[in-house]
Amino acid sequence: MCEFAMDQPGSDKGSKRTLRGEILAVRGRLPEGDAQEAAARLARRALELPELAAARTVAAYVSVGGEPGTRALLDTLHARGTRVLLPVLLPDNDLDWAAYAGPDSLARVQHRGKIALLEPTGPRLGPEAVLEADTVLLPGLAVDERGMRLGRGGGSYDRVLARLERAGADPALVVLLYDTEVVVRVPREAHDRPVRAVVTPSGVRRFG
Ligand SMILES: Nc1nc2c(c(=O)[nH]1)N(C=O)[C@@H](CNc1ccc(C(=O)N[C@@H](CCC(=O)O)C(=O)O)cc1)CN2
Ligand SMILES: Nc1ncnc2c1ncn2[C@@H]1O[C@H](COP(=O)(O)OP(=O)(O)OP(=O)(O)O)[C@@H](O)[C@H]1O
Repeated sequence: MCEFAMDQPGSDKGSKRTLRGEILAVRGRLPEGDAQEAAARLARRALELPELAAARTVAAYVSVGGEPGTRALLDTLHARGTRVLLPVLLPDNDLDWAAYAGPDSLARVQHRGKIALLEPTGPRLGPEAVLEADTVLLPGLAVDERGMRLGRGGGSYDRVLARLERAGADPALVVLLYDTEVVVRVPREAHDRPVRAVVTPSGVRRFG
């Protein structure tokens, strides 16, 4: 815990940006071998979650760049017969969804000003499809002791969480991170909503 300086007072966009930069820089320095080992451990830990074992539909995402690897996890869920929904980024940063149908069903997509993503090529199910998820696996850069998550700053998952809340859907929200990204405080804005748990390569932590 805690090589990042994040206990600034207030909860403004500027301090989110600073923390994002620090975490992305650390991710960028992780050797490839360590990243692969972390991804394997992360998948094992995540698959121990009762929320994943019991889920019929899981909304997930395909890791890219320095993100903790999710490919092994996606393939195991898919092989088990769990329906896995993956996000498709829309021009306004909202997310559409399509079902994961194996590694050949992904395409590399370069959205303007963003890192290249791997998106599903199957039929688009619409932004409301996420309401069918029993569990939502969220990307992030950090989470704090309250379960407040720091994302990449597009607000895509803020929209997803607002949509779930409006619809009265209450899936298990689980963020996937590296151990060092579980911090004391993430700057919080009014629209931010907490997650239920974080999975890292060394285990699961649940929030009150
Ligand atoms: N693997 C993965 N898929 C995902 C997300 C994610 O965080 N990770 N998303 C999560 O929402 C959505 C896509 N949103 C994204 C938002 C920003 C950037 C990005 O590259 N941001 C730059 C900074 C851009 C800026 O400062 O304006 C960066 O992080 O370097 C990528 C994806 C849906 N799919
Ligand atoms: N429900 C919403 N609808 C539309 N825009 C929103 C919503 N919630 C947040 N936003 C906007 O999204 C932007 C990014 O928010 P924030 O910095 O909290 O992103 P994040 O949580 O780090 O990213 P993400 O949700 O993509 O992981 C902000 O400008 C915010 O106003």
